[in-house]
Amino acid sequence: MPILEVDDLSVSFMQYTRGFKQTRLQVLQGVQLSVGRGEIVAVIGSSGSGKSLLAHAVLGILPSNAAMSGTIRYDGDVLTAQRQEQLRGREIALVPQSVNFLDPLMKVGAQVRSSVRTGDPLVEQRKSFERFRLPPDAENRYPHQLSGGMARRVLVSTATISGASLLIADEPTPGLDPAVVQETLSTLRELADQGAAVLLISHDLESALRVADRVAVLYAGTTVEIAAAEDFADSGQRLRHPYAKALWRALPQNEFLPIPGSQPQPGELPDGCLFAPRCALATSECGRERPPMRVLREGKTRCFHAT
Ligand SMILES: Nc1ncnc2c1ncn2[C@@H]1O[C@H](COP(=O)(O)OP(=O)(O)OP(=O)(O)O)[C@@H](O)[C@H]1O
Ligand code: NI
Repeated sequence: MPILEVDDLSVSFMQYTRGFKQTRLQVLQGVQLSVGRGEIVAVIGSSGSGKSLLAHAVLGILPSNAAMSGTIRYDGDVLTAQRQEQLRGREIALVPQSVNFLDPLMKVGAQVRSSVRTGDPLVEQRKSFERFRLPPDAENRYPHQLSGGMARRVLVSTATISGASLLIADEPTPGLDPAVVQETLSTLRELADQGAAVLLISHDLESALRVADRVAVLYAGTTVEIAAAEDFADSGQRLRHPYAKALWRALPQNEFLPIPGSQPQPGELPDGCLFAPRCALATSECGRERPPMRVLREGKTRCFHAT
């Protein structure tokens, strides 16, 4: 049984426009995802595709003007707001995308130590700092006294030390030097191998594939493909959705072919398939109807034409 199951998750924001008119801005729709123990699932999507909102929905930290529907199950039970609060930081840990999640008034060593659940907090914190190449004196500094890269490493350290069963890493590596990127990815792999479930959120398909078991591709707020990491190989013929194939082909080591057009913004979503305006396979049906998520060759896709 998967430890995390996200089914038909939608998130919208209430917005007040001119004249105090309320409008709903749909930012996630029909997101499907599951992560099992021992597994790393990469959530791949470009900027604005909804990756962080997905993470925040699972943790129960969406902004107060957000409305959510669909179900999120943790260990078989539907996650309620109360349960999310109990689990957050303990059973479910987040490596947040922004270093603003650090407490500005607390020395970072103490912040990391407060996440330690087993073993001696100071010993564990120092081991973790060494692992992520944080200088020993960093523990006595406040977040504003750290470089951006060091602050990111403190966030990774805090989450990976927590002993959580589910780890959600939201873009844990941007701006870090290659050795620390590798150490972060290897730590996530190690935690998964010890039984944790890991959701690795990234726009960097290439580095995510180094450690992921499966990949969920997000596009304009919806999941369009769920594939085994091995499906990202050769010319991408094992992938199902045209966008997943295009992402793979766009990598420098492959055809380096950019995808024409751009992802639609929330509030300007097409009626039919969200990818149809950029899709070479699109037919009139794709312009009219949203394709459902369907099982195809041991994966899932949201495309009428995928075979
Ligand atoms: N509080 C909010 N109110 C209204 N719209 C929001 C809010 N937060 C996020 N959005 C919109 O929701 C969409 C998804 O945002 P999200 O931060 O999840 O994207 P992302 O995939 O994490 O992008 P990035 O790679 O840049 O981090 C974006 O279009 C964003 O503008
Ligand atoms: Ni994000």
